[in-house]
Amino acid sequence: MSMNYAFGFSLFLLVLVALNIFFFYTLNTVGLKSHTFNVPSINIDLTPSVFKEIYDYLNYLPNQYKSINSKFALKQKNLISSFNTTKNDKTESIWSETQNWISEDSLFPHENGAAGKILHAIQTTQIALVDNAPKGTQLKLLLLLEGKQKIFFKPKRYNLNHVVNGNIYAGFDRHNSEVFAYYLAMVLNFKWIAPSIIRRIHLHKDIVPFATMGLKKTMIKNDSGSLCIYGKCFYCRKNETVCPDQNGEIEGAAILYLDKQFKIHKSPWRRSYSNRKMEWEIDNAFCKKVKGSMSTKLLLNLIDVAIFDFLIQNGDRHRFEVYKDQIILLDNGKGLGNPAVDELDILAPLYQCCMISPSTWQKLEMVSGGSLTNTIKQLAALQGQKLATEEHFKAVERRLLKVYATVQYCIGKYSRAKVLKNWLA
Ligand SMILES: Nc1ncnc2c1ncn2[C@@H]1O[C@H](COP(=O)(O)OP(=O)(O)OP(=O)(O)O)[C@@H](O)[C@H]1O
Ligand SMILES: [Mn+2]
Repeated sequence: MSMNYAFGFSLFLLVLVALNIFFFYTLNTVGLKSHTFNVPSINIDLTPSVFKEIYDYLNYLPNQYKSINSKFALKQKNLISSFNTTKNDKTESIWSETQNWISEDSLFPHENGAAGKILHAIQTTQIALVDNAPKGTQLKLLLLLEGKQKIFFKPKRYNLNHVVNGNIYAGFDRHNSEVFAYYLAMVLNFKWIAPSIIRRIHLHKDIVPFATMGLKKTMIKNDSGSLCIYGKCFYCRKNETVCPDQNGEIEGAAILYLDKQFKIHKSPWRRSYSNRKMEWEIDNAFCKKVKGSMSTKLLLNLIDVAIFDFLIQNGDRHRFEVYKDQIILLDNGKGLGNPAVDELDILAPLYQCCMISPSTWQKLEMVSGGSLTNTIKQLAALQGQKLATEEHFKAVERRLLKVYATVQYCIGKYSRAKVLKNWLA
């Protein structure tokens, strides 16, 4: 009898719980259903129509953008001569210059061959200590050079002719992209970037004797007995090591470390790294919101950066560092992935805001007709280096035409006076 009673009571409880679950479930789903039925979808992707309009302008681009601008010759000559020095005075004096220099328009000095001297010092100064770099998601080393200068070393992961397929931020960082970006910035007169150069370091002569215990712990022998580094970072894996070449050397981008406090901002035009679309991808009036939240000066600076990133196809500028009210172009390793692809949406800050600083536009107009990549080639050749395949150089020129077309599209839509915007105005 008592068994029957207990059974009956449990059954009653079970039914009660089931009823409760049903009650709450219907409450929630009814709410959800009415939401989707009543609210019209706002997921309208307007971007392709902008692309079409920009491509229309590309087809009718004035000839001046396809030929050399004679105004650039003198600038080019001065730029090349500032890099055309390799003799250093004392390295210490170079480092005191890099550590103390900061002017209104430049992070480092470029006059009288200073730029070349800095690169030479980064490339040749004896290493005093090597450790895993503490920041970021990609394998990189922190070198301490004699004279106490810190350097980030991003190792080579691909040959120059390797094509990275997949989404815009796919693959490892490209060490050549860092150095290419530095010269590109120099040609465009974007002087807020860390000097960077290709350096080869010998594993057993330059790394092992100066490696910290922490770094030694992240070294491993591969199948052919070579000592390799897997490093310490978010994406570092024991089966994705960096190994020396047949000369025992590891090639990489040696980037001057800027030991300063930066303000870090999330980019309003960052990607979601998933299938979810970001606000800027669905709302073509997105720039209005950004204008309300940052100064015109910073926004124009961000548009400069977008043009820079579009030229090298870096779609990974998820955040940016600001120092003394200027964006510093740090982390340029995700460029030069696939020369056959131009992701126009990297230019979203430009075509959504339709403004550009007059000085940037003037510089862009000056480097037409092949001058841009021709100068990068000449600067790299001074250090005996080739930074990209011909396909990549051609791609950068092709993208430059698209930048011209995008600005023409904006001028056509809003007038020249409105597009060429001075941040003081
Ligand atoms: N040359 C530099 N001088 C000083 N700090 C730097 C320099 N380069 C990068 N940093 C700092 O280190 C952080 C990580 O560097 P970087 O972005 O190049 O690495 P990453 O592995 O590509 O990281 P992520 O995957 O987050 O982009 C940067 O956000 C920046 O704050
Ligand atoms: Mn990165």
